[in-house]
Amino acid sequence: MARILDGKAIAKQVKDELRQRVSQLRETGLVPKLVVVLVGDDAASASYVRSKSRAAQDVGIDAEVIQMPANIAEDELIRALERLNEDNTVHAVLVQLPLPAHLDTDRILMHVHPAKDVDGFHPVNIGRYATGTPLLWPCTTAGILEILERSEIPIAGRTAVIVGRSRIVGWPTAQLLLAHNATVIQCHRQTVNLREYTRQADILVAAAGQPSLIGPDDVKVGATVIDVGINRVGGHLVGDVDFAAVEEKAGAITPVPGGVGPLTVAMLMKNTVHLAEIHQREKEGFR
Ligand SMILES: Nc1nc(=O)c2c([nH]1)NC[C@@H]1CN(c3ccc(C(=O)N[C@@H](CCC(=O)O)C(=O)O)cc3)C=[N+]21
Repeated sequence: MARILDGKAIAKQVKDELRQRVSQLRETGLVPKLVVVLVGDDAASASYVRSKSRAAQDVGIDAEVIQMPANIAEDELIRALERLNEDNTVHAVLVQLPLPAHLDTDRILMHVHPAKDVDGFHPVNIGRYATGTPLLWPCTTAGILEILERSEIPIAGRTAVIVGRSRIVGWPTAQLLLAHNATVIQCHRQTVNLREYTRQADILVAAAGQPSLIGPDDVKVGATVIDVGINRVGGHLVGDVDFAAVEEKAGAITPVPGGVGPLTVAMLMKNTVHLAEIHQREKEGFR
């Protein structure tokens, strides 16, 4: 029976620490501010954005949600982002994904200033972590590290297998684990005989968005299994891992819900505070 890695409890620890840090910053007159740009009226996106606002309020971060119509023109959205870039009270900007299909996501993400790019999706920030000088890590990836470290699961020298290569999760997570000296295998849609790789994993990260992708025959006895999937099946939430069966074999496992998801939100708050502190330091440097 695996140890269940309680993401909700770890996220609470992270937020408790942040609340302290934010209250100290507020005493110096700095109020960290996050702006979430939400385009359209997708119900799942709206629900994520609500939990982000709630977390911000919980730790003392000022959060504003800018809601835009689904049919907004690309240039108008870009102009709105540029205004946020120029607004000195705003430290962090997040464009909620996915965007409506008529919008060019890559082009839009380039218009979030790298110093305010709380998701770490701007090419400059991808370049920074790819070259070993990260400004920050994308929230879900940062959350995975937080779970591993606070659960005292060693990374260096271990074999980490990541299933998925998205910009949001799979690719940055591979880079992070590599930076922490894991031996990294990155699998994806065209991987032939996936099981041959996942069975080697000491740390298995499932980030493919496919229910029941990982079953008990896909994991090594004692492995740590991190389930990043969020799939709505028959009105409830499941990950990419067949939890009940894999739990018998793994050494440690994150549930869905209550695993990585809560950390993603907590790390968004941590990244926001980090960007606010850098902003403050640079302002002082130029005095
Ligand atoms: N620019 C951008 N940055 C993101 O970080 C981003 C995004 N767009 N678009 C959507 C995905 C998804 N995402 C989640 C956040 C919290 C939970 C979460 O808190 N999940 C809870 C349950 C939530 C529920 O019950 O629906 C859990 O797993 O326990 C899940 C998923 C952030 N994303």
